[in-house]
Amino acid sequence: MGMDLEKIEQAVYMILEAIGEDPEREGLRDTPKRVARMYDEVFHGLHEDPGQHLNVQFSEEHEEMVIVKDIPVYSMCEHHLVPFYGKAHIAYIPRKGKITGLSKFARVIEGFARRPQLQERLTSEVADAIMNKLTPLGVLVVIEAEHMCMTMRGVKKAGSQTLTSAVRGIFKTNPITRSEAFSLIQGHSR
Ligand SMILES: Nc1nc2c(ncn2[C@@H]2O[C@H](COP(=O)(O)OP(=O)(O)OP(=O)(O)O)[C@@H](O)[C@H]2O)c(=O)[nH]1
Ligand SMILES: [Zn+2]
Repeated sequence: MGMDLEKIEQAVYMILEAIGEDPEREGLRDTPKRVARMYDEVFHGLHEDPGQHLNVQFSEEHEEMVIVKDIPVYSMCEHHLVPFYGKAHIAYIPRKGKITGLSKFARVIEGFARRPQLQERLTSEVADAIMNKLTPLGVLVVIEAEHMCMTMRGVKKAGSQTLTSAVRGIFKTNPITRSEAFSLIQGHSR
């Protein structure tokens, strides 16, 4: 099952009409097509299994914390279909040296971010995919993001940041390990 680009085009055409625009004027003539292509891109994650990127695994004797931080995230708020965007940070402790390529974490995030999303769900889905595929001792995912539905409309609180975290395994049971990860993530961000 793929994306119905023609249906998106028709819908965008109707929205333009409904807001009182003329969809046939020169500047708007290709807009329904452009928006359809854009949705195909930004919602592409609906048609993939992001966890599959973690099937690439290799072995390295390392049972210490690995942190990949400041990964750019762009997603679409499912309430208003406007972007929220920011940074993700991932910490994990491999079990028996089962590790993956560092870029794969960014690919997993992208797969879950390219959907109509909630920041909380995005954070949990990334953590759960890493737990399921790599079975690490633990994983911690932090996402900090600005929601355009809160800045350009509604309450209009520009610059407000939402922080979410998902904590699994040893990061849940061991407060020292958890605070070590949090301080490493916060220490150098921004
Ligand atoms: N928990 C959570 N809420 C979100 C997220 N993205 C947007 N929201 C919020 O979803 C809520 C939707 O509230 P509604 O009252 O149904 O919609 P609304 O009338 O447009 O709300 P306002 O934004 O307050 O004008 C808003 O408070 C948004 O700020 C998210 O990722 N997580
Ligand atoms: Zn919203």
